[in-house]
Amino acid sequence: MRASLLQISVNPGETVEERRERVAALVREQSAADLVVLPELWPTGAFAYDLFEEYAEPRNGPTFTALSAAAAGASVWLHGGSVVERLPDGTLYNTSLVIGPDGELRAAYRKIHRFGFDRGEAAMMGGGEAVVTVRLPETTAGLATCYDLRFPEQFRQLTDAGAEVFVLPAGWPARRREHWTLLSRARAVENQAYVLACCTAGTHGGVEQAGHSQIVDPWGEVLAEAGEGEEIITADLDLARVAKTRADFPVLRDRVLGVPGRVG
Ligand SMILES: NC(=O)CCC(=O)C(=O)O
Repeated sequence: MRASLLQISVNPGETVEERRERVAALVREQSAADLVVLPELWPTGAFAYDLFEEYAEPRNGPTFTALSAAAAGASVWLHGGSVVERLPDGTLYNTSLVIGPDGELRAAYRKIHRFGFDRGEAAMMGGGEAVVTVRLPETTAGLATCYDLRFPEQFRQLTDAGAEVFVLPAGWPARRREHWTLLSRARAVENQAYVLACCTAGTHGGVEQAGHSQIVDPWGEVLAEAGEGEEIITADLDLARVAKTRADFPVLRDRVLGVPGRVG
């Protein structure tokens, strides 16, 4: 499975409408990929809180419409990063949309762990309540978003639900870049799974972004890593390596805590 991560630059000099059009055109060019991944909240920027209300949309809103046509045009699976989703009652969520090569919505995931310590996203948005996996043609992907990366129990639940690949859109600040790259590798190693970690570049809401999107294999090796600017990284995932790594070095089999019939 060929995965391409689009590390989109999100800056205030470009309007949301312009960026939407530009990103949809970029997705259309990725027909050589099987799976294309976008970052967290790329239409507005994850830290541009002042834009959240104005650009909140329903699941079938303008971002989905543009991405659905682009995915179908390129005939690729598309993890559309995330959008600010607004429910009819006004509640906002940070919601990831996964679209099939036919342009249909195949999965939606509402970010469970909201960032901001009672401010920003944590104050403005509701939190998701369900872990979500999605069946891709050759594998099962587990969905998580940015700050979720700091909560290993979510990734373990996704592993238990069959995930072999974690897809992780993010808007992670440059200030904590080492945490971003380290934790992405840690989640790969501890779950013996691929990690597709796709961050934004640029500066929005006054927060410089980390970039350094990565594709990490189940042994923790980095197959591709972006720099700091807008960039596309691609790698071919050998999905048989997940089962092989888990069989050759069967750490998951030795779990004790949280396993029915064992301690904890
Ligand atoms: N958008 C986010 O979730 C940011 C997370 C972050 O800055 C951190 O975990 O550090």
